[in-house]
Formats: sequence, C-alpha cells, structure tokens
Amino acid sequence: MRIDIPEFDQAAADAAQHRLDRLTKPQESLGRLEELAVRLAGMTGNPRCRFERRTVVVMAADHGVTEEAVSAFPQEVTAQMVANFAAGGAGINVLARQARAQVVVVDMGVRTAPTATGVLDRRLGPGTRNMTREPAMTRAQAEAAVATGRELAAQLAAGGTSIVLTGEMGIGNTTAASAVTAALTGRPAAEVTGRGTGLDDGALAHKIAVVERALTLHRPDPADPIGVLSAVGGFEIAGLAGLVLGAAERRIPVILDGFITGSAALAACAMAPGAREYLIASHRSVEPGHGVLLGALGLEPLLDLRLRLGEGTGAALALQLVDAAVAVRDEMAEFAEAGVSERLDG
Ligand SMILES: Cc1cc2ncn([C@H]3O[C@H](COP(=O)(O)O)[C@@H](O)[C@H]3O)c2cc1C
Ligand SMILES: O=C(O)c1cccnc1
Repeated sequence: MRIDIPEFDQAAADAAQHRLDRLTKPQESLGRLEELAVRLAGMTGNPRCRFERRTVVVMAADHGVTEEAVSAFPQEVTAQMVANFAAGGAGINVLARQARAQVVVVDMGVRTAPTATGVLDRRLGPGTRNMTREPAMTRAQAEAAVATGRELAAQLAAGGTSIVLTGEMGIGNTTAASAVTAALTGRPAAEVTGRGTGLDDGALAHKIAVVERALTLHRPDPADPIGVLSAVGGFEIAGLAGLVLGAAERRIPVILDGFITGSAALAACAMAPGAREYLIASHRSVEPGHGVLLGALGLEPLLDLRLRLGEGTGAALALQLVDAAVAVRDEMAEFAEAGVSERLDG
C-alpha cells in the first residue's frame, strides 16, 4: 500500500502568521486560536483557507469482544443508534447542526444491517470476531476497511468537503481502542483502558484483563499496523484510519474526536507518519488511553469538557473553534487601517 502525504506548507503557514501579526491585538494574544489558523494554512497550502463544506463521518460497527461483558450497554445499541443518527436525534446530529456540518453515517459492519435510508453500506461483515479467541478480522478485511476509508475521503473531496470530522459508533469499541493503543504505544493495558459507557470498578478490572488476554494471545507487532488492526481492531477503527489517510493525502484537515477515533489516527500515523500534520485534536476524553495516544502523536487537545460520548461530538464542538480562528484571521482590522498605535518598542 503506497500512501503519499504532501508536506506541510511552511510558506503558507508563515503567510498566515504574518497576517495575524498585523491585526489589532498584541502578537499571539489569541494564543492557540492563532496557532490553529497557522496550522490550517500549512495543511491546506492556503493562508486564506475557508471551510464551506464540512462533513462528520460516523463509522459504525459491532465488536465480537462484547461476548466478554466489556460494555455497560448491550450490543444492539449500535444498530439502534445508527437508526437514531439517520433520524437526526443523536448528540452528533445536534452538535453538527450547530456547527453547520453534514453527518454521513457509514455501516462498516453492524451486526444486523441497518434499514434506514441514507446510511452508506460499506459492510465488511456482521461485526468483528471475539479478539480474546481469534483475530478480530482477517488481514484482508483490515486492508479493505482502510481502503474503504481512503476511497470515502476521495468521494467527499470530490463532493467539495474541505474539512473532515471523525466519528464512530460501536458498542465495545473502547475495548478495541484500548488494545490498539496498548499495541501501538507499548503501554500496559491498565494505563490505556477506561470505563467506556460507564463500567464500575469491578467491571473495569475485568475489561483490563480482557485487553491483556487479547494482547497476550496475538502479540501484535507495533511495526505492522494492519496486523494490529486485524488482531484487535474494529471495522470502524480501520475505516477511520483509512479516512484519515485519504484526507491527509488531499491536504484536507481532519478534526479528531475522542479515544476511538484517536486510536484510528494512531494506526494511520503508524502507516504514514506524515498524516499527523493534518490532525486537529478536538478534545481530551475522560478515557485514560486518549491522553496517552495524543501524547504519542504529539497533539494537544483544544478542549477538555470531560466528554465520553464519541460519535464525533467533540470534533463538532471544535469545528466552532476552527470557524473562530478563520473569522479572526479574515475579519479583524489591521493596525494601520484601524488607526491603532503599535507597540512602543516595535
Ligand atoms: C446510547 C449510547 C450512545 C452512544 N453514542 C456513542 N457511544 C459510545 O459508546 C460506545 C463505546 O463504549 P463501550 O466500549 O463501553 O461500549 C461507542 O459506541 C461510542 O461511540 C454511545 C453509547 C451508548 C450506550
Ligand atoms: O472518548 C470517546 O470518544 C469515548 C469514550 C467513551 C465512550 N465512547 C466514546
């Protein structure tokens, strides 16, 4: 698999910084909002980049590891929430509307195929296998999921999407994300496994043991991200890894959501390290593995709202900060045009 990620455009980033420095404010006084405007310029290669068409991709799939009692909710919630997304009633629908983003729901392998209209069918199977007994998926399925995500990025780009937001739905997927994160960062399961939908202390200890068992069985090689995804990943996680790669290949910024989409980005960057330049970390999830993987990726989250929902909700909130960064860059007056005196020692 050949993946060519274009280099960050430093000249465009410098041009954006130069403009920000002429605006009526002390230099860098808008802090990380300015850094965001500068990074977006370097990603897109355009110091005046704009994001008219924004798409939240919510990939959904089921997980065989739910047999091990790792979630506070039953597996059928995945399919039920897909119907809720299609009807417009989920948290991501509300927050995407607020941020003027469209929601694209993709069935990557929900156990029972969704019947709602508008759900894209990219099914790789009726959910993954139980990773504590066998690989979650075949290598061919992992490769197909990544290819599906890359193709979807190409289709979205052709349709005019200029910024991509990642979202997911899949009961049990924090277990898969923990296993992927442990495998790729080398951190112990206990450090990267959390309560997901709300496990109590006893259930959390059991979930950590489940992740440890899967890692002991497969011994996934961190140098082989497709191998990691096939052993302990999920169809939506592998698909999102591909989506990240496909967007980065086209200089399209990607706003990551929480822990699960973060684990997908970690896998994507293990395949193509240059993809990291195109990532925006929206928030830091309550899941302990999220901070670990953001650290490994060298990304600092914009928000810390104690979110632990997923679906792309944190990404949709951060899109409003992207809009703020772009508006400041474009709409603030410069010192000269506003007749404001400049710094004394300048
Ligand atoms: C009603 C409901 C809506 C959700 N939306 C996202 N998730 C989140 O919770 C799941 C992961 O947690 P775990 O690994 O503990 O199952 C994923 O589906 C994630 O998207 C939800 C979970 C529930 C119950
Ligand atoms: O960090 C997340 O995205 C998350 C955490 C818990 C449950 N679902 C998603």
